[in-house]
Amino acid sequence: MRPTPEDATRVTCVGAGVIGGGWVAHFLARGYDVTAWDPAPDAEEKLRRLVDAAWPALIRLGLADGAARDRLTVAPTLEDACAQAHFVQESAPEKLELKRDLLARLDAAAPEGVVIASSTSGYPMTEMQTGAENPGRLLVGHPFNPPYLIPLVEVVGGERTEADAVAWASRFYEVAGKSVITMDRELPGFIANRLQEALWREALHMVANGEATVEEIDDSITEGPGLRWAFMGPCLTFALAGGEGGMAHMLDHFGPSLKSPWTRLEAPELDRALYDGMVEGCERAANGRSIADLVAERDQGVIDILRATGRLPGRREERK
Ligand SMILES: NC(=O)C1=CN([C@@H]2O[C@H](COP(=O)(O)OP(=O)(O)OC[C@H]3O[C@@H](n4cnc5c(N)ncnc54)[C@H](O)[C@@H]3O)[C@@H](O)[C@H]2O)C=CC1
Ligand SMILES: C[N+](C)(C)CC(=O)CC(=O)[O-]
Repeated sequence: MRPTPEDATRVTCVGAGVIGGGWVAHFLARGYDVTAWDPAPDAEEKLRRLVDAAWPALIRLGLADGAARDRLTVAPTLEDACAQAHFVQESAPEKLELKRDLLARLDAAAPEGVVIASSTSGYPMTEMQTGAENPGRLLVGHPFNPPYLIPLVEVVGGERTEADAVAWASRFYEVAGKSVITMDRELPGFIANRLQEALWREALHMVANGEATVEEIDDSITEGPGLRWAFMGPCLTFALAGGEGGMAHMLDHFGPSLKSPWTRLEAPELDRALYDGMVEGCERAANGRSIADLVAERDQGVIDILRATGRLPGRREERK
């Protein structure tokens, strides 16, 4: 049976890569018992390495009472992983058929009524819930990397998802310390990834055409708009571009620029040259720092920003 969001204490994470592992670290830090399952032979070793790497940042953020890494169990089968779950988070590879089959298996394995969320970056749940016996409890809970530090989760159901399941998941994520946007309709890419993708496509066009380097693109955000976006979104930020006249003056003043050819939203062809250009550009930008170095740097940066802007994730609410 589905517990109340406040009473849920046992989370199952299926798929334990970058995002599944990040979810595991988040739920452990918020004081949950976590069971993970992943079919890869080296999955447990990699998962524990990810959690260990994240833990110092989570300590700096503040752990919930009772939070401990030894509350993680890695189950031998998907069925074992789901047997006692109060909530299931699926984070398997972004392949539609795989997600469909996996969600149907999770639905067959999880206790009656328990909500099952997919971390998908963009598939609508309507397209993923087709094989499940009980599609009403399947929904999207889209996180941001790393889920143990970035607060946002976008929650949205599919055509056959029950409204109660969406409400349950939104409340559950809030209790678990996340910041939730509950969408009332499906949109490929949800909200944030549609925005990110627009920027990303333009960045790829600029690299493909030799118009800007990877380093210039990254600096243009971190030394520019990215500083504002950490605490004020693009709409309010641009309202300030209108001075005392706010958004109305901004639109009067800069509205005509919308007709200028500033963006090319169709994605560029990801051919070998662009692929290699992006990989080599990122290696240059890393300037000798390993992926582990960059993860540690990113984690510290996110914590500093959350602290500086008064938005440390809330500690888990007391259970009744
Ligand atoms: N990487 C990112 O920045 C983000 C990814 N996502 C979404 O999260 C999901 C997972 O992506 P990543 O963690 O990046 O991928 P990943 O490749 O790092 O991890 C995927 C994991 O799933 C496991 N796996 C393979 N087949 C499986 C199966 N049949 N059942 C269960 N697990 C299986 C793999 O062994 C691997 O450990 C995707 O849906 C992706 O779109 C969402 C937000 C951000
Ligand atoms: C790259 N990505 C599309 C998988 C990213 C996301 O889905 C969200 C994020 O972490 O930015």
